[in-house]
Amino acid sequence: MIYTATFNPSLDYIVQLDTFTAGAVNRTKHERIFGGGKGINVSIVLHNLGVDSITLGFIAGFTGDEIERQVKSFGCKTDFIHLSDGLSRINVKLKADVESEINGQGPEIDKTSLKAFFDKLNQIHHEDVLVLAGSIPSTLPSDIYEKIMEHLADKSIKIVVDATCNLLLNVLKYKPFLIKPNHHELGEIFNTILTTDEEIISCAKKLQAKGAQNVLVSMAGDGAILITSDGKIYKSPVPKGIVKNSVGAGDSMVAGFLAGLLTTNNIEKAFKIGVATGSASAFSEALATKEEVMKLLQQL
Ligand SMILES: Nc1ncnc2c1ncn2[C@@H]1O[C@H](COP(=O)(O)OP(=O)(O)OP(=O)(O)O)[C@@H](O)[C@H]1O
Ligand SMILES: O=P(O)(O)OC[C@@]1(O)O[C@H](CO)[C@@H](O)[C@@H]1O
Repeated sequence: MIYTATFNPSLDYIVQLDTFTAGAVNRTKHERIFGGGKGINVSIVLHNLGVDSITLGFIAGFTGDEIERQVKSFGCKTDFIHLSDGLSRINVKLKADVESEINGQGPEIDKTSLKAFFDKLNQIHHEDVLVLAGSIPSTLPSDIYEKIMEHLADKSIKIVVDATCNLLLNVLKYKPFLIKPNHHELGEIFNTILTTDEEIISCAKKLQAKGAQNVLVSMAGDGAILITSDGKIYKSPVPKGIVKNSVGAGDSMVAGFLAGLLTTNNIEKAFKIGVATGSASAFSEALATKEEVMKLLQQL
């Protein structure tokens, strides 16, 4: 079974404007609202690709109820912890001449709820996959992903981590099966801006030296690079298409990669399915469907 964990789910309020002027009243051209958060997006896309998963995490208030309703309406299995206080966040994604995002803090996670989450982790067994994805509310310590991996260290579970900075760096010693930074996040870790493939590969290898098994670096419209645990390097461009909504493209890539690995047992094919799935989400208003992925895969 694949489990995804989203510590900080969100309602993504995606608004389109012709232009955005700070300090003025702006009117939208189009708006939509999707239940999201990185792990949840991974679960929705896995479901679209015909792979079952269980969505773990914390939700709160009416926003949390709506997130859960939407996730279930896709047919995903959820096992969220309902916090008694606060509200799951609403993340604003502004699409005008440039794209801007305002991501919220999220509700406070109390000690009892955190303990309940760790209890749920005990259902994860040998050969299962756990995806830890996204930010954590600021009230939690930044070693929480590390604590989870420590808790699961004696079971051979494949753990995928899609997180930034310390949240990611802290887990490397537990040898995650896959990490998926984008090239900006990878650069941030090393206090630099990465411009060439050589620079990206060199930084990705440094994260491998710290423990990551496979490193998948996404580069938005420039495609992706995968460095595998046996030292192979794959690069892929993206298929052609028109970008409609790139929110969740990275999560879709993770879902495509995992679904691909499960169905083909071939890491190069899984990589291509990951790229096609990321692009299929970027080229659609909502998250990728299997049909969209299969069509784009033919181009790679
Ligand atoms: N503009 C684009 N054109 C084509 N494909 C894209 C585009 N943007 C993203 N993708 C696809 O999605 C993958 C992941 O994108 P990206 O690098 O933006 O991830 P990310 O930063 O983790 O995204 P997010 O946080 O929004 O989920 C890319 O490798 C590519 O396959
Ligand atoms: O604030 P985080 O947890 O880093 O990212 C949250 C988020 O931007 O990630 C998803 C896209 O990847 C969105 O559904 C969601 O709003």
